[in-house]
Amino acid sequence: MEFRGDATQRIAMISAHLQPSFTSQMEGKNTVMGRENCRGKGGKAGFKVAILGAAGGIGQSLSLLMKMNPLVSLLHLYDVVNAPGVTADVSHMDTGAVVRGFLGAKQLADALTGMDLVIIPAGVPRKPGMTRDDLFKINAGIVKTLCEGVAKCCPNAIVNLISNPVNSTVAIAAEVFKKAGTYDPKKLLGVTTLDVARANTFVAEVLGLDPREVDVPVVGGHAGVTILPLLSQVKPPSSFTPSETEYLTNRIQNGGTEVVEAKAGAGSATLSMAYAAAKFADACLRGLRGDANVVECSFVASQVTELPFFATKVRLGRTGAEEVYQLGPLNEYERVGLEKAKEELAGSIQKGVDFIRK
Ligand SMILES: NC(=O)c1ccc[n+]([C@@H]2O[C@H](COP(=O)([O-])OP(=O)(O)OC[C@H]3O[C@@H](n4cnc5c(N)ncnc54)[C@H](O)[C@@H]3O)[C@@H](O)[C@H]2O)c1
Ligand SMILES: O=C(O)C[C@H](O)C(=O)O
Repeated sequence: MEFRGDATQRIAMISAHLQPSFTSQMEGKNTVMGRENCRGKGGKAGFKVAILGAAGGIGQSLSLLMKMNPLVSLLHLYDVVNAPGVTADVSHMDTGAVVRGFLGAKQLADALTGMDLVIIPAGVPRKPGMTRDDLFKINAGIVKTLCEGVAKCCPNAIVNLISNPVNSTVAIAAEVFKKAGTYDPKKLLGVTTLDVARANTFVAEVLGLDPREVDVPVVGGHAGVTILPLLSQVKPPSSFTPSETEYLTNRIQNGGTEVVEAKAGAGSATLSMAYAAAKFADACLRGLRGDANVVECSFVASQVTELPFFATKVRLGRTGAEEVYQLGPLNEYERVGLEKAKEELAGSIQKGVDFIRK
């Protein structure tokens, strides 16, 4: 986006992009957010990204990280509380993205219109003793409402769904988009990147390697035994004793609970999740740009198993998840784990489907 013409034109163009309440506050004062003679920002080409739940534990850090991403030209921060504060704060970072804030249901449409990528961490987190499924009764409705907004205002956007329980909320989103007639399975991506980050970290610890040099495929879903690390496919090629395999699989499957218990009621993973979500969002944007060989794990519509959704490696391109990779060779431990994962996933997916269809 280029701001051209004389200063008045440029200010008018910037004003048109400010959140209505900001503009209304400035109406008649011929200033933009209290500044006079504000020269048009030399906007450059880039992608438009919205974060829904931007004032939350994940959302605030994710907003900061996305503001730093040079592929982002416009960043919309939406929440039902505190959006103006987070927006004002992040907007002072001297990086390229223009930041706008949107507060409450009345401004959801403005937050979403024109977006290329919508990242959704909106919803409540776990407390100790809870499962991710315990969040369903609150988060299902939140995800439904936000996805209805996506279907109406930016039906072609890629959606990165973080809100738990991901094993059900992705199915909810798919049903909402199907009802709206906008469903594109390549563009609905459940974010399981934190499981991969944990797997790389824990495996690197055992092998004595730099986690940046380790790549562990994690398939299935995002809860307990549905999280299945494929240690037999680790890069660099490595072998593990049975006890190492058991330790690593359990630790990766319970990584979320490890943080929930350590935070002792103050929530769940936020900082590592923001890191993982920003990494996955960057991959989506590089795919949209047309970069080759952009491959990440994600919980997507899939024919890899008999289930309608499953996490595997996917290749991200201009139209979203353009290729869903197969599981590859599994050892006996992983084959047993796969059956356990599918058994639990089937019920979680159906719970999400039923929430919309019934
Ligand atoms: N996929 C993953 O790997 C992963 C990792 C960590 C957390 N999570 C999930 O992410 C979600 C958010 O976690 P958190 O720690 O950031 O929680 P949080 O409570 O700190 O933040 C949630 C934010 O969502 C906002 N919100 C609530 N209802 C909303 C609505 N209708 N529209 C827009 N925003 C709304 C809240 O105001 C809040 O700012 C939880 O469901 C958590 O379980 C997923
Ligand atoms: O564990 C949680 O509740 C949050 C998230 O799903 C995680 O894996 O950290």
